[in-house]
Amino acid sequence: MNNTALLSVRNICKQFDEFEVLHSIDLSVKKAEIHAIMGRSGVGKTTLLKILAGLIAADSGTVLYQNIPLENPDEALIPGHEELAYMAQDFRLLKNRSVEENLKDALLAYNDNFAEEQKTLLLKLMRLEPLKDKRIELLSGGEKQRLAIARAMATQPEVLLLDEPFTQLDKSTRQLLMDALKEIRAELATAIIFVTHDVNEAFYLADYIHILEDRQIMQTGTPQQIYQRPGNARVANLIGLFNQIPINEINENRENATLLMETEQYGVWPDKLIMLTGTEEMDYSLKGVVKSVNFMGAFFLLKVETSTGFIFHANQAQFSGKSGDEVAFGINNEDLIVFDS
Ligand SMILES: Nc1ncnc2c1ncn2[C@@H]1O[C@H](COP(=O)(O)OP(=O)(O)OP(=O)(O)O)[C@@H](O)[C@H]1O
Repeated sequence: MNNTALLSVRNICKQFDEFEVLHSIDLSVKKAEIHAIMGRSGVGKTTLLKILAGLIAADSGTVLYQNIPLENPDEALIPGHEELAYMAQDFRLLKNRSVEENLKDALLAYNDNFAEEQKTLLLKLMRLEPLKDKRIELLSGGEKQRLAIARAMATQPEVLLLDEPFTQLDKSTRQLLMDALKEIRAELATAIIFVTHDVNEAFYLADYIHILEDRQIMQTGTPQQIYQRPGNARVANLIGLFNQIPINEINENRENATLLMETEQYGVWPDKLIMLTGTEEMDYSLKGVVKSVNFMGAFFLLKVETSTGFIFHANQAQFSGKSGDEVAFGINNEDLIVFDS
């Protein structure tokens, strides 16, 4: 089972009115894997998640659960699939009821013993025990979010599909929820697919990230793969503060530096620019003038003007320079990111 796809879509296309939102999407998730679907607002993330959940129909293509095509939601009595739980952005909780009652409601179809066990487990996993008698109206946004996930998990789905599960949460609640989801995966081997536009959430939680851009999955990879080798500048700009550097800004210093070519584009992450203090020779180098020095907590972020634009440098040391300073940076061969033009 472990090597076969639990849930997958093949060649999915979807348009609303005359506007095509998704074009030829393939995606595949195995048991106990966590996948993030990342992309800009309005790019089609929710639409794809709903198609995966069997809640809306694609115009063409197939959704497969354990290699069996899912029933078309337009024809099914109840759209969806019992092994797939979907949590919408608006949570859908029962008003005027307590946390515990909301969980019991999600377990109505099950026998008392199973329902009781599940309720106890989920209250614990989602840190809801102290709140179990509290009415929904009195819960904070983060508490409601945890309860919504607990309700989605109530029936022990094989796949949990979460649409923006961490929006409006403060950092510590977000952390708690992300860790709770990791615990759910570890304890119950649930596969999780979540939608986000936040790279930190995707990096922290996901085994694989799918970048949705311009109607297609532009890149799929582990967080490290996507960071170290973004497929193109659009992906790089989506996941962070990326420096695109024109070829004529970069000096090749060493014999082993790969030859730069006009047919390629180059870039580097701010933390991979090494500030040169003397005459050290590195594979590549570039120069500029500091425009601003910004304290970011764990590092200083320098905005530097080059002859053709601005770049950013993340400096881990106690940077003592100031605006107007002339600076030089080195880049190691393996840190220079290369794209085809
Ligand atoms: N039922 C619908 N009818 C018409 N257009 C729709 C419908 N649902 C979504 N759209 C459009 O499809 C596009 C993709 O919407 P979707 O909600 O999937 O994007 P998203 O990436 O999840 O956005 P966000 O991050 O803002 O939630 C948008 O332009 C949206 O307006």
